[in-house]
Amino acid sequence: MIELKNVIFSRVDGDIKRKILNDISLAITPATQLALVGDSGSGKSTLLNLLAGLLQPDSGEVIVNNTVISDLKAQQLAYYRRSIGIIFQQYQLLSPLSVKDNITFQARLNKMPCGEDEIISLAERLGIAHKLDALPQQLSGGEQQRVGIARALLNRPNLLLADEPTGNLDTQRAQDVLELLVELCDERAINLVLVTHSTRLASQLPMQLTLKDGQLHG
Ligand SMILES: Nc1ncnc2c1ncn2[C@@H]1O[C@H](COP(=O)(O)OP(=O)(O)OP(=O)(O)O)[C@@H](O)[C@H]1O
Repeated sequence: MIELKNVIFSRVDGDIKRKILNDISLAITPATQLALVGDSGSGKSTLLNLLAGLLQPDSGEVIVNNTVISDLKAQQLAYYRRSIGIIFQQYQLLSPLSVKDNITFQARLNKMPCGEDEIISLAERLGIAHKLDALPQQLSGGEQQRVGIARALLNRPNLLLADEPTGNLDTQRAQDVLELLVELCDERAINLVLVTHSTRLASQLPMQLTLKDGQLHG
């Protein structure tokens, strides 16, 4: 369960303090998949970063699976972030490591058991099994994005935050990656919060919310 209670978040712009998120409350039930849309600058990434514990609200609470993450100290936040899945538009793969080592990186950090069978079966689902020994720079954009998805999923998160995860891909590849992401989260009962500019992609998730003028609209 993800909850935002009266969250206010401001940025200082010159002399002006501007409320990016203005008293937002929201509850997302477990395993729900939510698409967050809105104009550029409307605060989508800000909201995602609050859920990732990368930003703290001015006031209000951000609660993820009964933990008030907006109250956590830096060290606790670091552990929290390791427990969830985060996928960004930039793939953020480690270039000296093979695809396989990239995929297992976060799970190993968390001492999460991940057997060879599980790695291979996930890589096969994502169409990157033949690239496990390659380096990230030897992969296409779509393949690198799927490595990022595999890395996040192997860590068995119950929350996956995805910020424009298909933003670098062409329309067909974006569609393919999104379908796969939705399917894999569905099978694993993962809460997915996906930020996208594309209302077309957003419409493929069961729940959509739009950020406008600091408020969420259904
Ligand atoms: N580090 C920062 N310092 C100051 N202002 C910032 C910073 N990051 C973002 N902003 C401002 O906060 C507002 C919300 O930004 P945010 O990145 O959340 O929007 P977004 O909806 O994700 O935009 P986009 O769709 O263009 O990625 C914007 O007006 C942006 O200029």
